[in-house]
Amino acid sequence: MADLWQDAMDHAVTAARGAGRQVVREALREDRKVMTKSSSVDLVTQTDQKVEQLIIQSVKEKYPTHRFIGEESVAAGEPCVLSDEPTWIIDPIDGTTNFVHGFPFVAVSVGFSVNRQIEFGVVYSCLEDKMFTARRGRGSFCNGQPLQVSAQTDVGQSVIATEFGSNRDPEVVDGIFSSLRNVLAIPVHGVRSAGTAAINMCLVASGCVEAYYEMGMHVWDLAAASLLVTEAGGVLMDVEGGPFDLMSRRVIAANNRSIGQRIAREIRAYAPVRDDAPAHTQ
Ligand SMILES: O=P(O)(O)OC(CO)CO
Ligand SMILES: [Mg+2]
Ligand SMILES: [Mg+2]
Repeated sequence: MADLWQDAMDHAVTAARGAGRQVVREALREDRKVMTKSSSVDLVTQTDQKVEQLIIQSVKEKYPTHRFIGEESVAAGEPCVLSDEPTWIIDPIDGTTNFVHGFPFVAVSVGFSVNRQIEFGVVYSCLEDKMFTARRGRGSFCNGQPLQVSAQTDVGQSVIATEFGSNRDPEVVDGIFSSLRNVLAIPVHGVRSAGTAAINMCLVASGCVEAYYEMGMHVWDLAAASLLVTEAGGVLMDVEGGPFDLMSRRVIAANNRSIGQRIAREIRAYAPVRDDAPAHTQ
C-alpha cells in the first residue's frame, strides 16, 4: 500500500538535515547571541528562531493547509494546539544550552501528527551527523540502519537517562534530586544526561540506555522521538506509570514495561502546567 505521508517524511528529513548542517553547525563556528525566555536559564538564540522559520516556510510552500506547533512560535505567542489536522511539531534546536556552550549533542526535531497520533518522527543529531527516523508501523532507523531497544530485563543492570530542566523552583529541584537519589539507589549501573530530550529518547531507541524519564519538557521535545522509541520496540508511559499523554510534559520512555514501571515507583512526580492549558492554546 502506498504510504500516504512518505512525501512529507522525506521533506522533514531533507529540511532537518539541511538546517542542521547548514545553519546549526555553521552557527557553532560563530559567536552566539544568547537570549532568555521563561527564566535566566531558559535559553534561546537567533539560530533557534531561524531554523524554525526555515522549516515552517518550506513546509508551508508544500503543504499550505497543514498546522504547526513550533517551540519558538509558541514562545512568540502562537497557540499550542494539537488537533486532528495534520500538524508539524517542531523543536528547531533541542539542546539549546548545549548549543550555546558547544556541548556536542544538539538536535533538530520534527514530528508529524494526524488525528493526534504521531505518523513520523525525524531527529537529526547535528554534530554526530545521525539521522534518526521513524514511521508509524515501519520501524525506527539511524542513518538507515534499523534500531532496537535493549533486551535488558534487570533494572539493576540498566543505564537511565534524565535531565535537570530549567525550573529552579527549590521544590521542583528537591523533587528532581529525590527521584535521582531513588533511581541511583536501586542501584542502577548509571545515570546520564545528554542535554536533549530527543537524543535521550533516541538513545533508548538505540538500545544503549534502558529508560529515560523527565518532567517539565514540552510536546516539541517529545513528539518525534516518542515514535522512535515505540517503533524500536520500547514503551512510553506517564511518570506515575499510567498512559503517556503527549501534552502532559511528563514521560518515561523505556525498553520494556517492567523497567518503566520500576522507574515510575522511584519518581517524585509533579504536574507542570500542561502544553494544552488555556494560556498556551488561545
Ligand atoms: O533545548 P530545548 O529545546 O529548550 O529543550 C530542552 C528541554 O526543554 C532539552 O530537551
Ligand atoms: Mg527542546
Ligand atoms: Mg528547542
